[in-house]
Amino acid sequence: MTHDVAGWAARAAELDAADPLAPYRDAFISSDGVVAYLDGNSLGRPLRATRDRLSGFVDGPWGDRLIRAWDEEWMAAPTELGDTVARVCLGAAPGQTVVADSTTVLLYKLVRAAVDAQPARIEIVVDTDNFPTDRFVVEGVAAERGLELSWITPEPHATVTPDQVRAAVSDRTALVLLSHVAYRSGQIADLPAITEIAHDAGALVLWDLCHSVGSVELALDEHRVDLAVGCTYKYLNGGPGAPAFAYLAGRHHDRVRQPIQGWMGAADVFAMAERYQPAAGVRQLISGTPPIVGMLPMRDMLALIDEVGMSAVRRKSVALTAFAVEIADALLAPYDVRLASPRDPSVRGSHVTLDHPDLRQVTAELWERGVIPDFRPPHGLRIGLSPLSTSFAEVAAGLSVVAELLSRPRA
Ligand SMILES: Cc1ncc(COP(=O)(O)O)c(C=O)c1O
Ligand SMILES: Nc1c(O)cccc1C(=O)C[C@H](N)C(=O)O
Repeated sequence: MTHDVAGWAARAAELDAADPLAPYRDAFISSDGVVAYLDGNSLGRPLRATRDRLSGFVDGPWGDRLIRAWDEEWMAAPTELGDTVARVCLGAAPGQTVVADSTTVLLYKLVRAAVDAQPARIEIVVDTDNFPTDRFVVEGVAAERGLELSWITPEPHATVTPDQVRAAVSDRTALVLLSHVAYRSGQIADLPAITEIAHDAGALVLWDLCHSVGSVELALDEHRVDLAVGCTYKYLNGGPGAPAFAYLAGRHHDRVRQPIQGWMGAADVFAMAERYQPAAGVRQLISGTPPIVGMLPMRDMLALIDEVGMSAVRRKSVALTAFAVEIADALLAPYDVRLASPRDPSVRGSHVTLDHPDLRQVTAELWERGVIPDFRPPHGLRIGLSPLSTSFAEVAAGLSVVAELLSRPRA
């Protein structure tokens, strides 16, 4: 089979030339020997500005201001940065978002807070294809609080539907926990409809936004989302282990109590009080000393997204995933590779998953060739397309190598 590699490269060059966001790619640090970075949905590239921000932090607030910087800026950082994430990416008013801890820890705090607020309700609804940490956290909370788990099983290569949620929820349900963009298929769940269905049953909803934030537009306040979490090292380019964010709708602030009571989330931090009194508002979600250094890189990406606007980011994301699907249809379908993501761009996030039994082995070879997607069992090659840092040329180059590797006789 001949692969029209030159033809796809030429199309990609045209698309890059016409892309209004193309100049922003230079804002990111390039990596030697990387032909195509297709894993921004696991770890976003660093921005050049982050280099200066990190070294400036050592000489500035840390080295120069020392402990005084806690009063001057660091105490406020979790909620100030949370408000920025909320404004730029979440469609949420200030005062409802904090940056702290990992996604897993924030998930735990919010799941516990939500179920403890409704002691008469004895069940958490969750789906079998959710990310492991989400399933593991609710498994743990259910054991800890004597709750039941009600599992929804999505169709293969799809996410949970409103009808499935309608069938699952009842007056027993305390909480529905779902991912907005599914980590395998990249399918976008119908957040407005599902949130409303859960509310009609009197349940709260917690959305995991790890694969949405910074790539898909969100309107948490408008859709009356109760709780949400998300990581910042994917499309917010916060770096490995960057702290996550949690959103807790203002109407719930006086109703919930999170379980990890620490001094930094207390009403008066330096009162050194005998008993814990939670801080007012969303600050109550904080437990220990916030990871200030880890909050630095995401500030550069948030500034960039703020400049470009989430709707332009989403337009580029759709164009990139559509191009990947087009190339996969032309170059990879002949090898029986099937698309395991939606064809309809309106329900597709910023990654495209391709399914074939040989793709685990192919992924290892791709990495050796400088083409870097990731692989999720059983056979999913995930092509993550980070809108501001990925070029159409990278998509064409990367998928051309996949086609070349699949075309070789396999042992
Ligand atoms: C949907 C989802 N939830 C949670 C996580 C991760 O949680 P943590 O940031 O605690 O590692 C990921 C990715 O790692 C994810 O894709
Ligand atoms: N968080 C990750 C990590 O610490 C190491 C490697 C990968 C990751 C990821 O982000 C995985 C990703 N959330 C996924 O969707 O599979």
